[in-house]
Amino acid sequence: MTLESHGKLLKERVKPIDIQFKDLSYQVQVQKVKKTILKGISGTFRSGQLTAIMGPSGAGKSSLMNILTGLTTKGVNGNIQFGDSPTKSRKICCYIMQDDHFHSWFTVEETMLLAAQLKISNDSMNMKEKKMLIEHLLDTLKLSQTKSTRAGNLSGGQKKRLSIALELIDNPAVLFLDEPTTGLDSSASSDTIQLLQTLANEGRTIVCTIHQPSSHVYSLFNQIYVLSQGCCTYQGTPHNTIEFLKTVGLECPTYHNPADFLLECVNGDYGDHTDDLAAAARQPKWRYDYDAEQPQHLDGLNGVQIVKMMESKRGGVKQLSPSITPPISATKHVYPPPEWMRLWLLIGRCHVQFFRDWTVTYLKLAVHIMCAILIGLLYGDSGSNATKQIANLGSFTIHNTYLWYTTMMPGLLRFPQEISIIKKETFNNWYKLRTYYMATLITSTPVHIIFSMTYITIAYLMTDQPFEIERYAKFMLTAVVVTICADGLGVLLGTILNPINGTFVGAVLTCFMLIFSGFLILLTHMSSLMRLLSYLSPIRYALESMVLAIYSNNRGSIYCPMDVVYCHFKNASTVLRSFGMENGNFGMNILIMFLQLSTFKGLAYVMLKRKLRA
Ligand SMILES: Nc1ncnc2c1ncn2[C@@H]1O[C@H](COP(=O)(O)OP(=O)(O)OP(=O)(O)O)[C@@H](O)[C@H]1O
Repeated sequence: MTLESHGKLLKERVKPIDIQFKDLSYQVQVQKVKKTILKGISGTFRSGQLTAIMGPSGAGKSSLMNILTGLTTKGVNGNIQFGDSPTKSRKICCYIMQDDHFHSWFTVEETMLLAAQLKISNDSMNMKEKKMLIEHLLDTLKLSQTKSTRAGNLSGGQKKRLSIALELIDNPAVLFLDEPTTGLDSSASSDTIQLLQTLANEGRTIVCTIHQPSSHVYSLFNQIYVLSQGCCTYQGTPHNTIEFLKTVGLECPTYHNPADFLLECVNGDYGDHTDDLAAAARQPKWRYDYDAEQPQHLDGLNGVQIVKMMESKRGGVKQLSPSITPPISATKHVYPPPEWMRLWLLIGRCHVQFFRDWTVTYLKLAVHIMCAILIGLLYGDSGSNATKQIANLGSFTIHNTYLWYTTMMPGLLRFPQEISIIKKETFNNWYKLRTYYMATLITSTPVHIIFSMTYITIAYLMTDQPFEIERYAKFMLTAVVVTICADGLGVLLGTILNPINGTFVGAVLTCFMLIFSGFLILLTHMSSLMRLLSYLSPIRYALESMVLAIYSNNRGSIYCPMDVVYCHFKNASTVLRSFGMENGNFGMNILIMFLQLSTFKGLAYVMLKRKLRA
């Protein structure tokens, strides 16, 4: 089957969905005062049409879009209907946000392929068909030349087209775009709107917000919906704009861009005409272009009659440009893959990302090795020399603090960096948040294990700790658990605070955890209240676990050099007693750290979910 025939088949598959909203109002709470953003507006965005939402800055364009897509639900009143049935908008809409967010480590082709895998099950379409579909979309959206370019290196216009291509993969019936031309030059803007027009011609409902379009771009839209001061001040075709404004006494100067003049009028540059414009905009006749004879036919007809007549005249959707519809069989239903398959795909994506970003892999590993060697050289034989046992405990504290800090800080930045991508992808039903979160947990945990094991093995050997497999294993387990716990806290702080505040709070918390660890001030020297606080510090449990791993379980006497008269810490039990850890329980400490890390990771998920809803 050729691309063209595939395209033709699928064209019929786009289910036409009109969006109707009635008496839509939206209020927000601003310092205990309710502010009305949208004041009972009504309108219809038809399938097969490209609609522009225009208006002055702060008029409520993005608010309207967020409400229609289902992104905003709080404070909204009124009726919204998608097609014949009151379907939940989120399920059928695609929302292309103003900024284009991609994983910059992937090429355009890889990004498209992964999106296709995440959106379409293998039963609906095999790999060959998916590749064909991608080829077709890239070709039509003029992205074929950039197939091997990393998404982060694309130009603004190419990024926008990639965003559109990604959402076209599963052929959505309704597409919302927030300011798709912002940041583009006039030619790229015109190309983008032309592309949207072609998509609309295939039966989709396409709605976008736009600021100051050129007269050419303005004429490419089928419908214009103007908002000012929360009211609809025009709903009609671009062609009718001048005529419409005339009815309220606003004469557009010759050679003036009608879009500019319309915006100047609603901006109040020629006086406040908001009420007159809102009243005139209710007439349905502006929504249809009619020829010179028709006004006489329209005389004496009411709104409903005009709408019916024009509807019958409108007939089918015109096909102006070549089909953009993906080349997949219309006879097949396209289903999303099961969530476990998406999990698998996301794990793959996280892995590739991890290995391509050398700063989080090779650089971090090299730094871990260098620091372990440096600390090993600094503490020397502290593990086997009875005169250096205080220093030995100091080295354990350093290990914990080092692993804690170097893991918590990157964890803190992980989600803030990715939140826009997650928001876009979860909103457009690429996967569920819990699937993504699980994938990050599954991929990050082995990395933490490998990094902490590398660091601790070098440090363990260089500081001459007991050469016993059980002690080494317990020491290592502690290091691994404290590292994963640090990642949990970092991720949690990253979901609550912005990176600057998170870094500050994270550093302060680490300082206190260190103070309460039981080395800088002994646990036995703390007041009972302070000792209670120490139970909150994961570093306290980690230090105690490391001390128990090395000194408990009947460790023999520690070597005391011949030239030293008295070695206080010759017996391991003396070390345990002196630091108030003789009653410590290794298993319990590990369990508590597990509980702490589970709490951090669980709370981080809840906070992330809340953040995405906000
Ligand atoms: N959650 C909110 N809390 C307080 N005010 C809000 C909230 N959401 C929107 N607003 C206010 O509502 C008004 C409309 O905002 P909106 O972002 O919809 O405008 P806009 O027309 O898209 O503007 P622009 O073209 O500048 O993007 C603005 O005055 C904005 O400050």
